[in-house]
Amino acid sequence: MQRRPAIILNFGSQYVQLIARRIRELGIYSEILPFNTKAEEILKRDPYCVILSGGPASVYEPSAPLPDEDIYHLGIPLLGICYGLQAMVYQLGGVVERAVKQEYGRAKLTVIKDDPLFYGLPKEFDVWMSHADKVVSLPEGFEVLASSENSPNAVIKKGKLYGIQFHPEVAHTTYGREIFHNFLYRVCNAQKNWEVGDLVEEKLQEIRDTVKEGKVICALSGGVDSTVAAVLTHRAIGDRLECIFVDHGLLRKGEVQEVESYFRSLSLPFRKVNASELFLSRLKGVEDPEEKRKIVGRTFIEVFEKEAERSGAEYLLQGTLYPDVVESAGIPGAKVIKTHHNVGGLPEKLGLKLLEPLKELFKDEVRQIGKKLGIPDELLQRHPFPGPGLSIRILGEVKEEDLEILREADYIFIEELKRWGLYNKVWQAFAVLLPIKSVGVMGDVRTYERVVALRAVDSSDGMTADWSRLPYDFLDHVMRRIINEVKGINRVVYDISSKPPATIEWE
Ligand SMILES: Nc1ncnc2c1ncn2[C@@H]1O[C@H](COP(=O)(O)OP(=O)(O)OP(=O)(O)O)[C@@H](O)[C@H]1O
Ligand SMILES: O=c1[nH]c(=O)c2[nH+]cn([C@@H]3O[C@H](COP(=O)(O)O)[C@@H](O)[C@H]3O)c2[nH]1
Ligand SMILES: NC(=O)CC[C@H](N)C(=O)O
Ligand SMILES: [Mg+2]
Repeated sequence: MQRRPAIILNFGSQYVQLIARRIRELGIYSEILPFNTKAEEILKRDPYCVILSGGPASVYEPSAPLPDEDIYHLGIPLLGICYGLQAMVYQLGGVVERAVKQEYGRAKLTVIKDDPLFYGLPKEFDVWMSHADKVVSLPEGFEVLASSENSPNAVIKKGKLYGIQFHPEVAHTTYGREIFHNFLYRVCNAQKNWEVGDLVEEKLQEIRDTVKEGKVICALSGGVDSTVAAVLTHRAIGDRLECIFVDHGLLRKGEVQEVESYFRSLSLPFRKVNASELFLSRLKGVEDPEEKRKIVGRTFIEVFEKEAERSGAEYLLQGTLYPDVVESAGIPGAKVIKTHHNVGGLPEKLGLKLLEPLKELFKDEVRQIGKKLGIPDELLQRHPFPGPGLSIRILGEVKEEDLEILREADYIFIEELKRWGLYNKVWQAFAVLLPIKSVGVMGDVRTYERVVALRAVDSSDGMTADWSRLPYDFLDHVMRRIINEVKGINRVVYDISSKPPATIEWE
Protein backbone atom coordinates (compact mmCIF):
# COMPACT_ATOMS: atom_id res chain seq x y z
CA MET A 1 0.00 0.00 0.00
CA GLN A 2 1.34 3.42 -0.89
CA ARG A 3 1.11 5.79 2.06
CA ARG A 4 0.22 9.41 1.42
CA PRO A 5 3.24 11.37 2.64
CA ALA A 6 3.85 14.84 3.93
CA ILE A 7 6.65 16.00 1.64
CA ILE A 8 9.44 18.16 2.99
CA LEU A 9 11.61 20.01 0.49
CA ASN A 10 15.09 20.44 1.90
CA PHE A 11 16.80 23.83 1.55
CA GLY A 12 19.68 22.87 3.84
CA SER A 13 18.10 23.73 7.19
CA GLN A 14 19.72 22.59 10.41
CA TYR A 15 16.21 21.48 11.38
CA VAL A 16 15.00 19.50 8.41
CA GLN A 17 14.96 16.14 10.26
CA LEU A 18 13.23 17.83 13.15
CA ILE A 19 10.36 18.70 10.83
CA ALA A 20 10.20 15.06 9.70
CA ARG A 21 10.28 13.93 13.26
CA ARG A 22 7.42 16.20 14.40
CA ILE A 23 5.35 14.82 11.57
CA ARG A 24 6.29 11.21 12.48
CA GLU A 25 5.28 11.86 16.07
CA LEU A 26 1.89 13.07 14.90
CA GLY A 27 1.26 9.80 13.07
CA ILE A 28 1.88 10.88 9.47
CA TYR A 29 4.41 9.32 7.13
CA SER A 30 6.90 11.87 5.79
CA GLU A 31 9.55 12.07 3.11
CA ILE A 32 12.40 14.54 2.66
CA LEU A 33 13.16 15.44 -0.97
CA PRO A 34 15.70 17.78 -2.61
CA PHE A 35 14.50 21.39 -2.87
CA ASN A 36 14.33 21.29 -6.67
CA THR A 37 12.11 18.20 -6.99
CA LYS A 38 9.74 18.79 -9.91
CA ALA A 39 6.10 19.54 -9.15
CA GLU A 40 4.92 16.59 -11.24
CA GLU A 41 7.23 14.27 -9.27
CA ILE A 42 5.63 15.59 -6.08
CA LEU A 43 2.13 15.19 -7.44
CA LYS A 44 2.80 11.52 -8.31
CA ARG A 45 3.18 10.77 -4.60
CA ASP A 46 -0.25 12.15 -3.81
CA PRO A 47 1.03 14.04 -0.74
CA TYR A 48 -1.07 15.57 2.00
CA CYS A 49 1.08 18.66 1.85
CA VAL A 50 4.39 20.17 0.85
CA ILE A 51 6.58 21.76 3.50
CA LEU A 52 9.45 24.04 2.50
CA SER A 53 12.22 23.88 5.10
CA GLY A 54 14.43 26.74 6.26
CA GLY A 55 17.94 27.15 4.93
CA PRO A 56 21.10 29.26 5.14
CA ALA A 57 20.68 31.07 1.78
CA SER A 58 18.95 34.40 1.08
CA VAL A 59 16.36 34.44 -1.71
CA TYR A 60 17.73 37.60 -3.33
CA GLU A 61 21.19 36.06 -3.91
CA PRO A 62 21.74 34.95 -7.50
CA SER A 63 22.57 31.39 -6.48
CA ALA A 64 19.68 30.96 -4.03
CA PRO A 65 17.99 27.55 -4.21
CA LEU A 66 14.38 27.95 -5.33
CA PRO A 67 11.67 25.32 -5.73
CA ASP A 68 9.72 24.55 -8.92
CA GLU A 69 7.21 27.43 -9.09
CA ASP A 70 4.42 25.06 -10.11
CA ILE A 71 4.23 23.74 -6.55
CA TYR A 72 2.19 26.82 -5.57
CA HIS A 73 -0.50 25.94 -8.10
CA LEU A 74 -1.02 22.23 -7.39
CA GLY A 75 -3.91 22.87 -5.01
CA ILE A 76 -1.99 20.99 -2.30
CA PRO A 77 -1.63 22.68 1.11
CA LEU A 78 1.82 24.18 1.49
CA LEU A 79 3.75 25.42 4.49
CA GLY A 80 6.90 27.51 4.05
CA ILE A 81 9.09 27.74 7.15
CA CYS A 82 11.61 30.61 7.48
CA TYR A 83 13.64 30.41 4.25
CA GLY A 84 10.70 28.41 2.85
CA LEU A 85 8.34 31.29 3.59
CA GLN A 86 10.79 33.75 2.06
CA ALA A 87 11.13 31.65 -1.11
CA MET A 88 7.36 31.50 -1.54
CA VAL A 89 6.97 35.25 -1.01
CA TYR A 90 9.77 36.00 -3.47
CA GLN A 91 8.51 33.66 -6.19
CA LEU A 92 4.94 34.91 -5.93
CA GLY A 93 5.95 38.57 -6.27
CA GLY A 94 6.50 39.84 -2.71
CA VAL A 95 9.69 41.40 -1.36
CA VAL A 96 12.30 39.95 1.00
CA GLU A 97 15.19 42.05 2.29
CA ARG A 98 18.02 41.86 4.78
CA ALA A 99 16.53 43.13 8.06
CA VAL A 100 18.14 45.88 10.09
CA LYS A 101 17.36 44.04 13.30
CA GLN A 102 17.98 40.33 13.08
CA GLU A 103 16.09 37.87 15.21
CA TYR A 104 17.68 34.87 16.90
CA GLY A 105 16.19 32.93 19.79
CA ARG A 106 12.98 33.65 21.65
CA ALA A 107 10.29 36.06 20.38
CA LYS A 108 6.69 36.68 21.37
CA LEU A 109 4.10 35.90 18.70
CA THR A 110 0.75 37.70 18.68
CA VAL A 111 -2.11 36.12 16.76
CA ILE A 112 -4.04 38.76 14.82
CA LYS A 113 -6.55 36.66 12.95
CA ASP A 114 -8.26 33.38 13.85
CA ASP A 115 -7.30 30.47 11.66
CA PRO A 116 -7.48 26.66 11.78
CA LEU A 117 -3.67 26.77 12.15
CA PHE A 118 -4.06 28.34 15.60
CA TYR A 119 -6.98 26.19 16.78
CA GLY A 120 -6.92 25.83 20.56
CA LEU A 121 -3.90 28.14 21.02
CA PRO A 122 -3.66 31.30 23.12
CA LYS A 123 -3.44 34.71 21.43
CA GLU A 124 0.15 35.15 22.53
CA PHE A 125 2.96 32.65 22.92
CA ASP A 126 6.73 32.18 22.65
CA VAL A 127 8.29 31.12 19.38
CA TRP A 128 11.90 30.49 18.34
CA MET A 129 13.36 32.57 15.51
CA SER A 130 16.58 32.26 13.53
CA HIS A 131 16.72 34.70 10.63
CA ALA A 132 18.43 37.74 9.22
CA ASP A 133 16.11 38.36 6.25
CA LYS A 134 12.58 39.62 6.48
CA VAL A 135 9.41 39.72 4.37
CA VAL A 136 8.72 43.42 3.75
CA SER A 137 5.83 43.17 1.33
CA LEU A 138 3.40 40.37 0.67
CA PRO A 139 2.47 38.90 -2.69
CA GLU A 140 -1.05 39.67 -3.92
CA GLY A 141 -3.87 38.00 -2.04
CA PHE A 142 -1.87 37.12 1.10
CA GLU A 143 -3.00 38.20 4.57
CA VAL A 144 -1.16 38.39 7.88
CA LEU A 145 -2.30 35.97 10.60
CA ALA A 146 0.29 36.74 13.29
CA SER A 147 3.20 39.08 14.07
CA SER A 148 6.16 39.44 16.39
CA GLU A 149 7.84 42.69 17.34
CA ASN A 150 10.53 42.23 14.70
CA SER A 151 8.52 40.34 12.10
CA PRO A 152 5.19 41.97 11.26
CA ASN A 153 4.65 39.21 8.69
CA ALA A 154 5.47 36.31 11.00
CA VAL A 155 2.59 34.11 9.76
CA ILE A 156 0.90 34.70 6.42
CA LYS A 157 -1.64 32.88 4.30
CA LYS A 158 -3.48 32.76 1.01
CA GLY A 159 -5.95 29.89 0.57
CA LYS A 160 -3.96 26.80 1.53
CA LEU A 161 -0.56 28.41 1.13
CA TYR A 162 0.92 29.19 4.54
CA GLY A 163 4.20 30.81 5.49
CA ILE A 164 5.78 31.00 8.95
CA GLN A 165 8.86 33.05 9.80
CA PHE A 166 9.62 31.21 13.08
CA HIS A 167 10.47 27.53 13.56
CA PRO A 168 7.49 25.47 14.77
CA GLU A 169 9.66 22.32 14.57
CA VAL A 170 12.03 23.26 17.40
CA ALA A 171 11.22 22.32 20.97
CA HIS A 172 11.53 25.92 22.15
CA THR A 173 8.51 27.10 20.17
CA THR A 174 5.87 26.57 22.84
CA TYR A 175 3.01 25.40 20.62
CA GLY A 176 5.07 24.12 17.68
CA ARG A 177 3.68 20.63 17.92
CA GLU A 178 0.11 21.95 18.01
CA ILE A 179 0.77 24.09 14.94
CA PHE A 180 1.90 21.00 13.00
CA HIS A 181 -1.06 19.08 14.37
CA ASN A 182 -3.48 21.76 13.23
CA PHE A 183 -1.80 22.07 9.85
CA LEU A 184 -1.89 18.31 9.20
CA TYR A 185 -5.29 17.49 10.63
CA ARG A 186 -7.27 20.73 10.16
CA VAL A 187 -5.75 22.25 7.03
CA CYS A 188 -4.67 19.11 5.15
CA ASN A 189 -7.32 16.74 6.57
CA ALA A 190 -4.66 14.06 6.88
CA GLN A 191 -5.49 10.57 8.21
CA LYS A 192 -3.08 8.83 10.59
CA ASN A 193 -0.92 6.41 8.58
CA TRP A 194 2.28 5.96 10.59
CA GLU A 195 3.12 4.33 13.92
CA VAL A 196 6.43 5.02 15.60
CA GLY A 197 6.11 1.21 15.71
CA ASP A 198 8.78 -0.96 17.12
CA LEU A 199 11.84 0.97 16.13
CA VAL A 200 13.90 -1.55 18.10
CA GLU A 201 12.80 -4.53 15.98
CA GLU A 202 13.35 -2.55 12.79
CA LYS A 203 16.87 -1.56 13.86
CA LEU A 204 17.82 -5.12 14.93
CA GLN A 205 16.85 -6.43 11.51
CA GLU A 206 18.71 -3.63 9.76
CA ILE A 207 21.91 -4.43 11.68
CA ARG A 208 21.67 -8.17 10.97
CA ASP A 209 21.05 -7.55 7.26
CA THR A 210 24.04 -5.22 7.00
CA VAL A 211 26.61 -7.12 9.04
CA LYS A 212 25.62 -10.66 7.99
CA GLU A 213 28.40 -12.94 9.30
CA GLY A 214 30.90 -10.10 9.83
CA LYS A 215 32.57 -8.77 12.97
CA VAL A 216 32.07 -5.31 14.44
CA ILE A 217 34.04 -3.08 16.76
CA CYS A 218 32.11 -0.40 18.59
CA ALA A 219 33.57 2.99 19.39
CA LEU A 220 32.22 3.16 22.91
CA SER A 221 32.45 6.39 24.89
CA GLY A 222 30.26 5.51 27.85
CA GLY A 223 27.81 8.15 26.65
CA VAL A 224 24.17 7.49 25.89
CA ASP A 225 24.43 7.19 22.12
CA SER A 226 27.23 4.68 21.79
CA THR A 227 25.87 2.66 24.72
CA VAL A 228 22.48 2.31 23.05
CA ALA A 229 24.17 1.49 19.72
CA ALA A 230 26.33 -1.16 21.46
CA VAL A 231 23.53 -2.84 23.40
CA LEU A 232 21.33 -2.89 20.29
CA THR A 233 24.07 -4.39 18.14
CA HIS A 234 25.03 -6.90 20.81
CA ARG A 235 21.43 -8.07 20.82
CA ALA A 236 21.51 -8.37 17.04
CA ILE A 237 24.83 -10.18 16.52
CA GLY A 238 26.02 -11.27 19.99
CA ASP A 239 29.72 -11.62 20.67
CA ARG A 240 30.77 -10.79 17.14
CA LEU A 241 30.74 -7.31 18.63
CA GLU A 242 33.64 -5.92 20.63
CA CYS A 243 33.49 -2.52 22.36
CA ILE A 244 36.56 -0.31 22.40
CA PHE A 245 36.70 2.55 24.89
CA VAL A 246 39.49 5.01 24.13
CA ASP A 247 41.06 7.00 26.92
CA HIS A 248 42.34 9.94 24.88
CA GLY A 249 43.50 11.92 27.87
CA LEU A 250 40.63 14.38 27.33
CA LEU A 251 38.12 12.73 29.64
CA ARG A 252 36.68 14.12 32.87
CA LYS A 253 37.85 13.40 36.39
CA GLY A 254 37.04 9.81 37.37
CA GLU A 255 35.45 9.03 34.01
CA VAL A 256 37.67 6.10 33.02
CA GLN A 257 36.84 4.14 36.18
CA GLU A 258 33.17 5.07 35.98
CA VAL A 259 32.76 3.91 32.38
CA GLU A 260 34.66 0.69 33.04
CA SER A 261 32.46 -0.25 35.94
CA TYR A 262 29.24 0.51 34.01
CA PHE A 263 30.26 -1.71 31.15
CA ARG A 264 31.45 -4.62 33.21
CA SER A 265 27.97 -4.59 34.74
CA LEU A 266 26.23 -4.60 31.33
CA SER A 267 28.35 -7.64 30.37
CA LEU A 268 29.32 -6.38 26.95
CA PRO A 269 32.66 -7.51 25.44
CA PHE A 270 34.74 -4.48 26.44
CA ARG A 271 38.31 -3.27 25.98
CA LYS A 272 39.97 -0.11 27.17
CA VAL A 273 42.72 1.43 25.07
CA ASN A 274 44.97 4.10 26.52
CA ALA A 275 46.00 6.50 23.78
CA SER A 276 46.35 9.72 25.73
CA GLU A 277 49.95 10.38 24.78
CA LEU A 278 49.15 10.00 21.11
CA PHE A 279 46.18 12.41 21.22
CA LEU A 280 47.92 15.03 23.36
CA SER A 281 51.04 15.03 21.21
CA ARG A 282 48.97 15.52 18.05
CA LEU A 283 47.11 18.43 19.64
CA LYS A 284 50.27 20.19 20.76
CA GLY A 285 50.44 23.77 19.50
CA VAL A 286 47.05 23.61 17.74
CA GLU A 287 44.65 26.48 18.52
CA ASP A 288 41.99 26.40 15.85
CA PRO A 289 38.80 24.66 17.02
CA GLU A 290 38.06 23.00 13.67
CA GLU A 291 41.64 21.81 13.38
CA LYS A 292 41.46 20.30 16.88
CA ARG A 293 38.22 18.50 16.03
CA LYS A 294 39.68 17.04 12.85
CA ILE A 295 42.82 15.86 14.60
CA VAL A 296 40.76 14.08 17.24
CA GLY A 297 38.57 12.48 14.54
CA ARG A 298 41.54 11.20 12.57
CA THR A 299 43.39 9.94 15.62
CA PHE A 300 40.31 8.05 16.83
CA ILE A 301 40.12 6.28 13.48
CA GLU A 302 43.80 5.37 13.59
CA VAL A 303 43.22 3.70 16.93
CA PHE A 304 40.11 1.90 15.70
CA GLU A 305 41.78 0.67 12.52
CA LYS A 306 44.55 -0.87 14.59
CA GLU A 307 42.01 -2.52 16.88
CA ALA A 308 40.03 -3.81 13.92
CA GLU A 309 43.10 -5.39 12.43
CA ARG A 310 43.71 -7.22 15.69
CA SER A 311 40.17 -8.55 15.94
CA GLY A 312 39.41 -9.01 12.23
CA ALA A 313 36.42 -6.64 12.28
CA GLU A 314 35.22 -5.00 9.07
CA TYR A 315 32.64 -2.70 10.63
CA LEU A 316 33.01 0.28 12.93
CA LEU A 317 29.90 0.95 15.00
CA GLN A 318 29.43 4.55 16.14
CA GLY A 319 26.70 6.24 18.15
CA THR A 320 26.29 9.01 15.58
CA LEU A 321 23.03 10.96 15.89
CA TYR A 322 21.32 13.27 13.46
CA PRO A 323 22.55 16.53 15.01
CA ASP A 324 26.17 15.35 14.56
CA VAL A 325 25.48 14.78 10.88
CA VAL A 326 23.69 18.04 10.20
CA GLU A 327 26.13 20.30 12.03
CA SER A 328 29.00 18.73 10.10
CA ALA A 329 27.10 19.56 6.87
CA GLY A 330 26.59 15.87 6.17
CA ILE A 331 23.31 16.77 4.39
CA PRO A 332 23.03 18.58 1.06
CA GLY A 333 22.84 22.36 1.23
CA ALA A 334 23.62 22.65 4.95
CA LYS A 335 26.55 24.78 6.18
CA VAL A 336 29.30 23.44 8.43
CA ILE A 337 28.65 24.72 11.94
CA LYS A 338 31.26 22.56 13.57
CA THR A 339 32.92 19.37 12.53
CA HIS A 340 31.75 16.58 14.79
CA HIS A 341 34.70 14.28 15.23
CA ASN A 342 32.67 11.23 14.24
CA VAL A 343 31.31 12.69 10.97
CA GLY A 344 33.25 15.51 9.30
CA GLY A 345 36.36 14.60 11.30
CA LEU A 346 36.73 11.20 9.63
CA PRO A 347 39.66 10.73 7.24
CA GLU A 348 38.83 10.51 3.53
CA LYS A 349 40.06 6.97 3.18
CA LEU A 350 38.48 4.84 5.84
CA GLY A 351 39.56 1.23 6.07
CA LEU A 352 36.38 0.23 7.91
CA LYS A 353 32.73 0.23 6.93
CA LEU A 354 30.61 2.46 9.15
CA LEU A 355 27.62 1.13 11.03
CA GLU A 356 25.50 3.96 12.42
CA PRO A 357 22.04 2.67 13.33
CA LEU A 358 20.98 5.85 15.18
CA LYS A 359 22.01 8.28 12.47
CA GLU A 360 18.60 9.75 11.71
CA LEU A 361 17.45 9.96 15.34
CA PHE A 362 17.59 12.56 18.11
CA LYS A 363 18.87 12.18 21.64
CA ASP A 364 15.47 11.86 23.33
CA GLU A 365 14.40 9.19 20.82
CA VAL A 366 17.65 7.32 21.52
CA ARG A 367 16.96 7.50 25.27
CA GLN A 368 13.53 5.93 24.60
CA ILE A 369 15.14 3.08 22.67
CA GLY A 370 17.66 2.64 25.48
CA LYS A 371 14.81 2.32 27.95
CA LYS A 372 13.16 -0.36 25.84
CA LEU A 373 16.48 -2.23 25.77
CA GLY A 374 16.59 -2.20 29.56
CA ILE A 375 19.62 0.08 29.95
CA PRO A 376 19.65 1.51 33.49
CA ASP A 377 18.31 5.04 33.91
CA GLU A 378 21.48 6.19 35.59
CA LEU A 379 23.33 5.61 32.34
CA LEU A 380 20.61 6.96 30.08
CA GLN A 381 20.34 10.20 32.01
CA ARG A 382 24.05 11.01 31.73
CA HIS A 383 24.59 14.39 30.13
CA PRO A 384 25.99 14.33 26.60
CA PHE A 385 29.77 14.61 26.43
CA PRO A 386 31.38 15.41 23.08
CA GLY A 387 33.88 12.94 21.61
CA PRO A 388 36.70 15.55 21.44
CA GLY A 389 36.12 15.88 25.18
CA LEU A 390 37.89 18.57 27.14
CA SER A 391 39.93 19.57 24.08
CA ILE A 392 37.05 21.76 22.88
CA ARG A 393 36.37 23.12 26.39
CA ILE A 394 39.86 24.55 26.74
CA LEU A 395 39.71 27.41 24.28
CA GLY A 396 42.87 27.52 22.20
CA GLU A 397 45.81 25.20 22.74
CA VAL A 398 45.30 22.17 24.97
CA LYS A 399 47.95 21.94 27.68
CA GLU A 400 48.20 19.26 30.31
CA GLU A 401 48.17 21.66 33.24
CA ASP A 402 44.99 23.26 31.86
CA LEU A 403 43.32 19.87 31.59
CA GLU A 404 43.93 19.42 35.32
CA ILE A 405 42.40 22.82 36.14
CA LEU A 406 39.36 22.19 33.98
CA ARG A 407 38.83 18.67 35.36
CA GLU A 408 38.69 19.98 38.91
CA ALA A 409 36.34 22.88 38.12
CA ASP A 410 34.03 20.70 36.05
CA TYR A 411 33.95 18.04 38.75
CA ILE A 412 32.86 20.53 41.39
CA PHE A 413 30.11 21.94 39.16
CA ILE A 414 28.68 18.50 38.34
CA GLU A 415 29.05 17.20 41.89
CA GLU A 416 27.10 20.17 43.22
CA LEU A 417 24.41 19.84 40.54
CA LYS A 418 23.88 16.28 41.75
CA ARG A 419 23.88 17.28 45.42
CA TRP A 420 21.33 20.00 44.84
CA GLY A 421 19.08 17.64 42.84
CA LEU A 422 19.59 19.73 39.69
CA TYR A 423 21.59 17.33 37.51
CA ASN A 424 18.56 15.67 35.92
CA LYS A 425 16.77 18.98 35.55
CA VAL A 426 19.31 20.42 33.13
CA TRP A 427 20.01 18.81 29.76
CA GLN A 428 23.75 19.35 29.78
CA ALA A 429 26.18 21.18 32.04
CA PHE A 430 29.93 21.68 32.04
CA ALA A 431 32.77 24.09 32.69
CA VAL A 432 34.89 25.83 30.05
CA LEU A 433 38.40 27.17 30.61
CA LEU A 434 38.91 30.56 28.97
CA PRO A 435 42.23 31.70 27.52
CA ILE A 436 42.21 34.99 29.39
CA LYS A 437 43.39 36.17 32.79
CA SER A 438 41.79 38.68 35.08
CA VAL A 439 42.76 40.49 38.26
CA GLY A 440 41.48 39.39 41.63
CA VAL A 441 42.23 39.92 45.29
CA MET A 442 42.52 36.95 47.59
CA GLY A 443 43.60 37.44 51.20
CA ASP A 444 44.80 40.99 50.48
CA VAL A 445 47.02 39.69 47.71
CA ARG A 446 46.63 40.59 44.08
CA THR A 447 45.97 37.60 41.79
CA TYR A 448 46.12 37.48 38.03
CA GLU A 449 44.57 34.20 36.99
CA ARG A 450 42.29 32.32 34.62
CA VAL A 451 38.52 32.47 34.17
CA VAL A 452 36.12 29.53 34.16
CA ALA A 453 32.76 29.80 32.40
CA LEU A 454 29.92 27.59 33.58
CA ARG A 455 27.42 26.43 30.97
CA ALA A 456 24.10 24.72 31.71
CA VAL A 457 21.35 24.38 29.13
CA ASP A 458 17.79 23.17 28.76
CA SER A 459 17.09 21.30 25.56
CA SER A 460 15.38 18.18 24.29
CA ASP A 461 17.52 17.32 21.32
CA GLY A 462 20.54 19.64 21.35
CA MET A 463 19.36 21.38 18.17
CA THR A 464 18.10 24.41 20.07
CA ALA A 465 18.84 25.27 23.68
CA ASP A 466 18.25 27.90 26.30
CA TRP A 467 20.43 28.63 29.32
CA SER A 468 19.20 26.99 32.51
CA ARG A 469 17.84 29.35 35.13
CA LEU A 470 19.93 27.82 37.93
CA PRO A 471 19.23 29.31 41.38
CA TYR A 472 21.52 32.21 42.33
CA ASP A 473 22.33 30.54 45.64
CA PHE A 474 23.50 27.47 43.81
CA LEU A 475 25.70 29.46 41.40
CA ASP A 476 27.10 31.41 44.31
CA HIS A 477 28.02 28.21 46.11
CA VAL A 478 29.69 26.69 43.03
CA MET A 479 31.63 29.91 42.34
CA ARG A 480 32.95 29.92 45.90
CA ARG A 481 34.03 26.28 45.78
CA ILE A 482 35.75 26.61 42.41
CA ILE A 483 37.72 29.72 43.32
CA ASN A 484 38.65 28.39 46.74
CA GLU A 485 39.56 24.88 45.64
CA VAL A 486 40.92 25.10 42.12
CA LYS A 487 44.37 26.58 41.89
CA GLY A 488 44.75 28.94 38.95
CA ILE A 489 41.17 30.26 38.88
CA ASN A 490 40.09 33.57 40.35
CA ARG A 491 36.88 34.29 38.43
CA VAL A 492 33.76 32.33 37.44
CA VAL A 493 31.18 33.51 34.90
CA TYR A 494 27.85 32.00 33.83
CA ASP A 495 27.03 31.72 30.13
CA ILE A 496 23.54 33.06 29.33
CA SER A 497 23.51 32.55 25.56
CA SER A 498 20.80 30.55 23.84
CA LYS A 499 21.31 28.33 20.76
CA PRO A 500 20.84 29.94 18.27
CA PRO A 501 22.60 32.33 18.07
CA ALA A 502 25.32 30.65 20.18
CA THR A 503 25.95 26.89 20.26
CA ILE A 504 26.10 24.69 23.35
CA GLU A 505 29.84 24.03 23.32
CA TRP A 506 32.20 27.01 22.95
CA GLU A 507 34.26 25.51 20.13
N1 LIG B 1 36.39 8.01 24.24
C1 LIG B 1 35.79 7.38 23.22
N2 LIG B 1 36.12 6.10 22.93
C2 LIG B 1 35.55 5.46 21.91
N3 LIG B 1 34.62 6.01 21.11
C3 LIG B 1 34.25 7.27 21.33
C4 LIG B 1 34.80 8.02 22.41
N4 LIG B 1 34.23 9.25 22.40
C5 LIG B 1 33.36 9.26 21.38
N5 LIG B 1 33.35 8.07 20.72
C6 LIG B 1 32.53 7.71 19.53
O1 LIG B 1 32.02 8.90 18.92
C7 LIG B 1 30.61 8.89 18.91
C8 LIG B 1 30.04 10.27 19.07
O2 LIG B 1 30.31 10.78 20.36
P1 LIG B 1 29.14 11.44 21.19
O3 LIG B 1 29.74 12.04 22.40
O4 LIG B 1 28.28 12.26 20.29
O5 LIG B 1 28.20 10.23 21.55
P2 LIG B 1 28.13 9.39 22.86
O6 LIG B 1 29.36 9.63 23.64
O7 LIG B 1 27.83 8.00 22.50
O8 LIG B 1 26.90 9.96 23.59
P3 LIG B 1 26.77 11.30 24.40
O9 LIG B 1 26.36 12.33 23.35
O10 LIG B 1 25.68 10.99 25.36
O11 LIG B 1 28.08 11.62 25.01
C9 LIG B 1 30.24 7.97 20.04
O12 LIG B 1 28.93 7.48 19.87
C10 LIG B 1 31.30 6.92 19.93
O13 LIG B 1 30.97 6.01 18.90
O1 LIG C 1 30.24 13.50 19.85
C1 LIG C 1 30.28 14.70 19.67
N1 LIG C 1 31.28 15.09 18.90
C2 LIG C 1 31.51 16.38 18.65
O2 LIG C 1 32.45 16.68 17.93
C3 LIG C 1 30.59 17.31 19.27
N2 LIG C 1 30.50 18.64 19.26
C4 LIG C 1 29.43 18.98 20.02
N3 LIG C 1 28.85 17.90 20.52
C5 LIG C 1 27.65 17.82 21.37
O3 LIG C 1 26.54 18.08 20.52
C6 LIG C 1 25.54 18.88 21.18
C7 LIG C 1 25.30 20.16 20.41
O4 LIG C 1 26.45 20.94 20.57
P1 LIG C 1 26.72 22.34 19.91
O5 LIG C 1 25.51 23.18 20.14
O6 LIG C 1 27.94 22.86 20.58
O7 LIG C 1 26.93 22.06 18.45
C8 LIG C 1 26.09 19.12 22.59
O8 LIG C 1 25.51 18.16 23.44
C9 LIG C 1 27.58 18.92 22.42
O9 LIG C 1 28.21 18.50 23.63
C10 LIG C 1 29.54 16.84 20.06
N4 LIG C 1 29.40 15.54 20.25
N1 LIG D 1 16.67 29.81 9.23
C1 LIG D 1 16.42 30.20 8.00
O1 LIG D 1 15.71 29.56 7.23
C2 LIG D 1 17.11 31.49 7.57
C3 LIG D 1 16.60 32.04 6.28
C4 LIG D 1 17.41 33.22 5.77
N2 LIG D 1 18.74 32.81 5.42
C5 LIG D 1 17.43 34.33 6.85
O2 LIG D 1 18.45 34.54 7.47
O3 LIG D 1 16.44 34.96 7.05
MG1 LIG E 1 29.98 11.39 24.27
